[in-house]
Amino acid sequence: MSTAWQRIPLPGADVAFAPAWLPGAEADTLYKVLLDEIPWETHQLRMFGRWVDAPRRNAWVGDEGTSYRYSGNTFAPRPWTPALASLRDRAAVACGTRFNSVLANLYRDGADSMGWHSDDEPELGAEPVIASVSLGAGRDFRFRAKADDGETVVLALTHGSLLRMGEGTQRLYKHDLPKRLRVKTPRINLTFRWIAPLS
Ligand SMILES: O=C(O)CCC(=O)C(=O)O
Ligand SMILES: [Fe+2]
Repeated sequence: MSTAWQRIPLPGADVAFAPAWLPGAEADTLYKVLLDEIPWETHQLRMFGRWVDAPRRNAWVGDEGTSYRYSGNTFAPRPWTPALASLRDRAAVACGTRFNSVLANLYRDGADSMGWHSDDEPELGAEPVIASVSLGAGRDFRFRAKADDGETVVLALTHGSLLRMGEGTQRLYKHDLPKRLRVKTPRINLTFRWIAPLS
């Protein structure tokens, strides 16, 4: 495991990338285990007043009480699997924080995607630290400032990599995962989060 961080130059945001975070053989095994072990489902999104299938598969996993509201839905958490719990703890150490939930994303091929958004729901708190682990096919991930139509920063998220999105990232920037039709194989992404229990 190599947490050699590269800083991503985004003014006002603390973003760092560790491309070879997981050793290759371990990343290969985790990819297979998680593909099999995570209870993948198709979530529905509210789009222009209609419910549509999200262009990917998902699972919301977390501690009890970490319900997550997202795009017109409320998800109750699925329980931690052994592989996810172990990865959560290692990502927390690497990122210097704690996590109690993870949104797992499965992009079946390059036609699956995620649109522009910030992870800025109230239950994530004002300045969340989010850890994003990538397994499988490499995909481009993009940042764009919310304030203006400034340049888009593209980051290639590789097999076994860890992206740490810290202070300022969600407040100042949006991100997306665009379609890449030349990609023919799946990618798993895990975004570990801390959800404040709402009282
Ligand atoms: O798949 C990715 O790398 C991005 C996922 C993401 O932005 C999210 O789950 O909020
Ligand atoms: Fe996100």
